[in-house]
Amino acid sequence: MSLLINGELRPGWLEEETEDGEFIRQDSQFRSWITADGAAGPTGDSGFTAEAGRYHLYVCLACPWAHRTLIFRCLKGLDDLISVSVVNPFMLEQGWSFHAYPGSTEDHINGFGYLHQAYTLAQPDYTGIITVPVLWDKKTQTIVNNESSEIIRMFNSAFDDLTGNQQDYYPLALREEIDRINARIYESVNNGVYRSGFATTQEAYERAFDALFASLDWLEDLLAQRRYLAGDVVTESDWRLFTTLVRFDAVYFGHFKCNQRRIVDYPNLWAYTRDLYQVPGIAETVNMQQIKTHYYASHDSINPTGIVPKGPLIDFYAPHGRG
Ligand SMILES: N[C@@H](CCC(=O)N[C@@H](CS)C(=O)NCC(=O)O)C(=O)O
Repeated sequence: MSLLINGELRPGWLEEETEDGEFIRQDSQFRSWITADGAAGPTGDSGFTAEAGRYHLYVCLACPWAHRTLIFRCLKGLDDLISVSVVNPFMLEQGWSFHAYPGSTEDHINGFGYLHQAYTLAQPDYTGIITVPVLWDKKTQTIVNNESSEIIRMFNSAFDDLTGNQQDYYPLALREEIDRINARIYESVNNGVYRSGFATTQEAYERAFDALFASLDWLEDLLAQRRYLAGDVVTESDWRLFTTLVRFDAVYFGHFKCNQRRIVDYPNLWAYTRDLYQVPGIAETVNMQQIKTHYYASHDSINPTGIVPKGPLIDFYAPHGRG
């Protein structure tokens, strides 16, 4: 594990915790937006015009946040416009690396051995953790944005004129509902599994655990009434939830001690997970081997032996019956 302090690599974790052992996620620091005309987005600088071949994504296939961006790249037909490099799933002394590993790649753009080199090229005095995903601008040699929730919003609309893909996962009429659902899911599910797994006191763990399973019960009921979270159409909220659900039984249930129930024990949530998994192109974004290896082999405070479990067997291709 490592982080950068004024551009210098240091060992250790910068993940903070409260006095009673609760895990706190750091805010992402690069917050500019790619837009159709290069105008500034809600935050950051202007000048990042949507162009074919200009931008590059650095991802880890194990990371649920990076996974969102790969899903949107696929759904919005951006594969030929935005290139990708995949880090090695082991997050060790110098953080994310491009060491060879099945399903990972070299850094095709900058030839870096480690992702921290992208951070210090973008900002030589960067202080913070080195996270994926990173959206890189080849033209100005900088990081546009390293916040997945914003990268998927850009991918949702900024390139529409170039691709002709007008599919909208954040439609105006549903934004309030999507924002409301996202807020609860982020807090108690997407980040909730980490709050459970990285808690350092019993109380903090139980608080995260209880909130997580209360939300999964709420989602189970919601999905009895609706095919998707916001109604009849797939939206951003579904994809944000999906990347946690697809990892749940293989990783969060055991490694993060989220073990009240598995996703396969919830009839609606489980069928819904399969429904999304079976959307064309999505299965190819899920690499279960890298997912398990990353978590079980990178968090030595939780799993000191680094042994990666062989199971469970999960059939994401079973018919979902939600049509
Ligand atoms: N807010 C960020 C979070 C990204 C994040 O935490 N990624 C993890 C991998 S799952 C990471 O790179 N962690 C590096 C570290 O903790 O040092 C986002 O959603 O883009």
